[in-house]
Amino acid sequence: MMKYISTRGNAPELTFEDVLLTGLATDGGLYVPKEVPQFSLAEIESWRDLPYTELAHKVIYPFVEGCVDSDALQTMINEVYGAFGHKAVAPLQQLDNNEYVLELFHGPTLAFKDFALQLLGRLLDYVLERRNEKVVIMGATSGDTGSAAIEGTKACRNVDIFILHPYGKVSEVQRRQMTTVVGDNIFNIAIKGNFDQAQDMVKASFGDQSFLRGERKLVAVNSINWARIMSQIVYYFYSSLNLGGPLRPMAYSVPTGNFGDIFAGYMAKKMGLPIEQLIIATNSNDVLHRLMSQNLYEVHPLQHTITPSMDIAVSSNFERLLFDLYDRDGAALADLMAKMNKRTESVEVSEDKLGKARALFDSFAVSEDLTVQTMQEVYKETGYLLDPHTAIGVKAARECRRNPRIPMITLGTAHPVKFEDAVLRAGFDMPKLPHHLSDLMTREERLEVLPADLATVQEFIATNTFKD
Ligand SMILES: Cc1ncc(COP(=O)(O)O)c(C=O)c1O
Ligand SMILES: N[C@@H](CCOP(=O)(O)O)C(=O)O
Repeated sequence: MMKYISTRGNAPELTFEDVLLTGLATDGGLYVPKEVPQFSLAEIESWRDLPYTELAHKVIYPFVEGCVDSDALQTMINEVYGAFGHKAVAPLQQLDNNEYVLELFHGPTLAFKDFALQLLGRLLDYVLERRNEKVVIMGATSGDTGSAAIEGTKACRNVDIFILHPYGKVSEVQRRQMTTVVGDNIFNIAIKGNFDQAQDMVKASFGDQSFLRGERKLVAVNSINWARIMSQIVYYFYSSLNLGGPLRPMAYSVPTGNFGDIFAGYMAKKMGLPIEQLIIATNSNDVLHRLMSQNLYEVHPLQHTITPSMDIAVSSNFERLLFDLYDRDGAALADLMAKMNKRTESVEVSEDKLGKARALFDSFAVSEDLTVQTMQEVYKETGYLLDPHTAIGVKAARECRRNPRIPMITLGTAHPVKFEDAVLRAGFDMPKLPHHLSDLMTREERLEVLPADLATVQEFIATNTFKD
């Protein structure tokens, strides 16, 4: 059975089931698999003709084995991805010779988050029914995680879900996708602050859950929850196999905020998939690009951009990569994270450790003007409208590509219909919302606006959790 350990080395080892029901480890770290499942090239190659659903089972099962029955997992996967709006689930769109976009926006909320959060909802139901437990989900969103989490768990009988988003700083479609979902167990909190403050409140609440009076546990839907990363690994395998992998390597460019999606690519490589290059593509909230290029970790004030989902200054999952760069030395990492989490001074990572990251990762930061220009450029070349986050990925791919003979795949993380400001600024008409969302703009909204104050937010959660 797979065991999970904390990146800071001072928390109990857990099974998948407990990791699913946990946010942060008790030492403040993030859980990662103790041993990474390995697949040989021959085994990966034998999966070449599998549909997405069967491939997903091959990749995910080793992470859940012993906790989730194999047939039950396949049933959940079939239900989740069978309901996506494209039969291929994650189709590739070709832009140029050896240049592709992997469309990850055919799920119900039109962003890549559906891949993991639809499955996470099913897994929670499965585990909570068996344990006869109720939990409280608390999550922070810069726009996409929130709606995908609500959509993925709205039918779960044993959860109340509280999603914090930064007031006025997500797009209208994103906000409405969260605030118009009807359900007594769904609560949207717009905090008067930014995403980092929301994420900090979520992490602080995981650290001290006494506001829930010991009666309920908190569960995470952000990518601090390993179940998120696990499901996102699958599409790296799927896209590679569709383009001749694993017999030829691939390169990926990943629009990055919390470093979850690109960490999933790094995991795919560790599991045996030949990946030659991973590109960290950021907007002007570019802490990771500055770290990679200048070896200086310095948190700057958060900027509000036309790519709101990537408006993140403190990138949670980078800790999982640092854990590997520090040879899985939890104590060393705990020291480093203590410095980084102060956020008031710059921190240097040892050149030797960063050198290991630079062998695989490149990075590029894309301004708003360049984002818009890339949307225009790609449309002119191909007639294909990119969402602005994906445009950041495409621009970074074009700037950082190491070898044009290797297919370069940019993760298409969202549908452009979610981002009116960017689409209009680039001079395009807004695409139509898909049928299931066609009345989104007239549905009734429900949300609570609160100050960015931990005690107030926790009081709101406790009151609404125990109201009956
Ligand atoms: C559309 C979109 N693109 C990119 C990202 C960045 O992904 P990650 O936070 O996993 O780096 C997000 C949010 O996380 C997103 O919603
Ligand atoms: N971009 C995300 C922010 C949260 O990131 P997560 O992947 O850790 O959930 C969003 O759109 O909410």
